[in-house]
Order: sequence, then C-alpha cells, then structure tokens
Amino acid sequence: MNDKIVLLEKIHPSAVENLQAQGFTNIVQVPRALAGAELIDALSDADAVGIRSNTQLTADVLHALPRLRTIGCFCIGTNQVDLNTAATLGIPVFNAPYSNTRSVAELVIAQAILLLRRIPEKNARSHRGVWDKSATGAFETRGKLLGIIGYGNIGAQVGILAESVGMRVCYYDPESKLPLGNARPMPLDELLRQADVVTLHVPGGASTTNLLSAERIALMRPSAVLINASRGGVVDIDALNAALRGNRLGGAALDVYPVEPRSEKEEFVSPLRGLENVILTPHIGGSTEEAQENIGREVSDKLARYLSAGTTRSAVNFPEVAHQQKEVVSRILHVHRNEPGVIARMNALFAESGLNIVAQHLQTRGPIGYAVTDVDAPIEQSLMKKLCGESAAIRCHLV
Ligand SMILES: NC(=O)C1=CN([C@@H]2O[C@H](COP(=O)(O)OP(=O)(O)OC[C@H]3O[C@@H](n4cnc5c(N)ncnc54)[C@H](O)[C@@H]3O)[C@@H](O)[C@H]2O)C=CC1
Ligand SMILES: O=C(O)CCC(=O)C(=O)O
Repeated sequence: MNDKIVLLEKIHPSAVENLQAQGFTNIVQVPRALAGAELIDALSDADAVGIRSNTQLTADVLHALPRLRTIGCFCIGTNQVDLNTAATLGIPVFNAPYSNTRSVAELVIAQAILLLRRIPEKNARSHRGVWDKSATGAFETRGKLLGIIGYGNIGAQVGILAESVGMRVCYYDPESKLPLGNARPMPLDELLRQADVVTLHVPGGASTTNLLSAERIALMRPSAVLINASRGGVVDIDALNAALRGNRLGGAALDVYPVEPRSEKEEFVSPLRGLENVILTPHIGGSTEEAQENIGREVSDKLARYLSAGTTRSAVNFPEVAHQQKEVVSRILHVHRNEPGVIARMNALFAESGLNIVAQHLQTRGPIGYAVTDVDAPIEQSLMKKLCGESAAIRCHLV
C-alpha cells in the first residue's frame, strides 16, 4: 500500500514490522519529537502519523496538514493532540489505552517504597562516600495510607499492588468508581491531609492543570511524599519546589514535567534538579520492553485498519464504525457534518451513477458523521468529486 506513515519519537520496531506485514512499505521514522515548521514539513505528505507524548499536534499544526488522514498516539495520553480540531477535520485519533498501565503501576509502587525508606538521599550520600546508616525518617510501607488521585486504569492497579505490600488505600475521583480490594473513596482535601503517599493518575489538559496547587500541597503532611507519573502540568512545580526546599514535604518522585526535552540531545531543565529527596525520571513510566512492544503492535494495527478499511473502532475522538475487512470492489469513507439529509444526498449520487450499495454503516458523534459505504463496482473520479463536494462533506476517501 502506498499510504505514507511517519513515525516520530522512537516508536518500538514492532510497529514497523506490523505495518510492513500488512503491506505498508512507505514508512518514515524520526527518532525524536518535532515541532513548528520542522513538524509540518515532515508531515506535509503523510497520510498517517504516529507520535508518543511529546509531539504537540495543535489546531494550527493540524490545519496545516490537509493530507493527514489519521493519528496514532503510541501511548495512553492524548492531551498532546487537539482532539476536537482533529475530529472536525475528519481525522480519527487512536491510542493504546491499557498496554503500559502495569508498567506505570509497578514504577509507582517502587517509588513509594524508595521514598518512604529515604533511599534517594542514602544513595546520593553513598555515592559521595558518606556511610549514613541511620533509620531516622525511614519507614515501612506496611500500614501506611496511599492516596490515589484519579482512580482509572492505572490508579486502580496501583491500589491493588499497594495492598499487596500492606498499604491502606484511599482514592479521589470525580466519577463514581468501583473500589477494588479494600480501597475507599475520600474527598480530595481529606485524602491530601491524611495520606502518607499521594500519587496522581489523572489525564492531562485544562481540567487538571495545577490540580495539585500550592494550597493543596500545603494540606499534605510534612512527612508525606508525592508521586506524579501522570502529566507535568498537573502539579504546580514551583509550589512543589518551595515545599520541598522548605522541608514541608518528605520527598517526591516525578516522571513528567511541564516542559520535557524533545530528544536525548536536549538538556533536561527543572527547578527540582539537585534535591536529594526527589527521584527524577525521564518520562519512562510506560517505557518497558513489554509495554512498548505491545503498544507498537496495537496502535499500528489501528492505523492500518483505518487506512485499509476505514475502521474507527476505539478511536478517541470519532464516530466508531467497526467495519469488516474490505471484500468489495470499492469502499467510500465519508466524513461529514452531522446534519439532516447527508446520507440521502450521498445515496442519490450513488443511484445516479447506477451503483448498487452492498453495505452502508453510519455513526455520528456530536457534530461529526462518518459513513462507510461498500459498492460492488469501481468508482469513477467524477463521482468521488461529487461525494467530496457534497455540501456537508468534510472529507472523503476511497479505500
Ligand atoms: N508516565 C507515563 O509514562 C505514563 C503516564 N500516563 C498518564 O496517566 C494518565 C492516567 O492513565 P489511565 O489511568 O490509564 O487513565 P484513565 O482514563 O483510565 O483514568 C484517569 C482517571 O482520572 C480521573 N480524573 C479525571 N479528572 C480528575 C480530577 N480532576 N481529579 C481526580 N480524578 C480525575 C478519571 O475519572 C479517571 O478515572 C494518562 O492520561 C496519562 O496522561 C499514562 C501512561 C504512561
Ligand atoms: O511512552 C511515552 O512516550 C508516553 C507514555 C505516556 O505518558 C502515556 O502513555 O500517556
């Protein structure tokens, strides 16, 4: 297949292997995130792009890419993509909602244990030749209270693992959630006042920016530790820095930052650098061999199915049409504004051309409608022109 697929940010080789096995040969790989003109240039003739968490596909970038048909986020978070703009431009966005959840949960439990035992400080001192064998301020996790903010796929797994090392678990989530194990829901401020370890597992975006504000950090116990493996903007980093430097918090582990380097060549800048009671990791919560290999395969499958058959099942921003593989001569993917009469007008165009519809699937989501139509005959360019020029059409393709 001739579709051009650009994969940024060192996506696992399983993605390329999988795409090639499905007949896609025009694949370009870039081992880092891109931005601005460089990003637009790299994607100007791409049919599909694969990114991880760093590449920002903003409204401006998406408007500058009229050829782009679909986006694969080879991760869970999709806050780096303007999902509404993508939908209104007729671009379905896919992700891998479960593949790296276990990896993040395991890291968080490790960090909780290390922070409560003061290992980051003891490690740093040992490297400097200092033999600090003191037990002061070092605690077992057994019996301590873990407060989980965001009790979704990752948060709930962290809770289960925490109970297996003897922690008590409470959580805050604005949605009603099934508590697993002995976890119990708790109002946010109460959780912050009581927990020995607070861990964040919320999506990024406007609604969670500075969720952990200076005021909320001030509610935490001076001995408590904070873990953030969600998104950098969720914590007021200057307030956290002030609390740590003022000994108003026991320690922290951060995997995500308000600004992250786009490649290994760029310097990582953070006010928290140099603090010995802080674990800083380079956004590797989901970076395990297992997770990355699975993500590579899962998201590349979703891109391949959309490009070859128009399937939008599990798209995060788009009407879902779970269509069978194409077994007919022509399949037309028609994205349009969701308004009365579109299908009637489309079908009139098929009838005028003497084409018999074999199957047709329509789904809508908010302002967007998506129709997949199979016909058992070749489609003339002139008909495609009319379908694409239909008054409510956003875009249409023949696959
Ligand atoms: N560090 C890393 O490498 C990784 C980071 N992540 C981040 O973790 C986030 C969470 O992942 P999942 O658990 O899979 O997502 P999820 O969607 O299953 O769970 C998110 C939970 O947060 C809750 N939530 C939303 N707003 C909230 C608020 N204001 N306060 C409290 N809870 C709120 C939601 O109701 C939901 O239950 C992802 O969106 C991503 O940003 C995910 C994977 C790897
Ligand atoms: O592995 C990555 O690049 C990003 C992981 C992440 O943050 C996610 O899955 O949302």
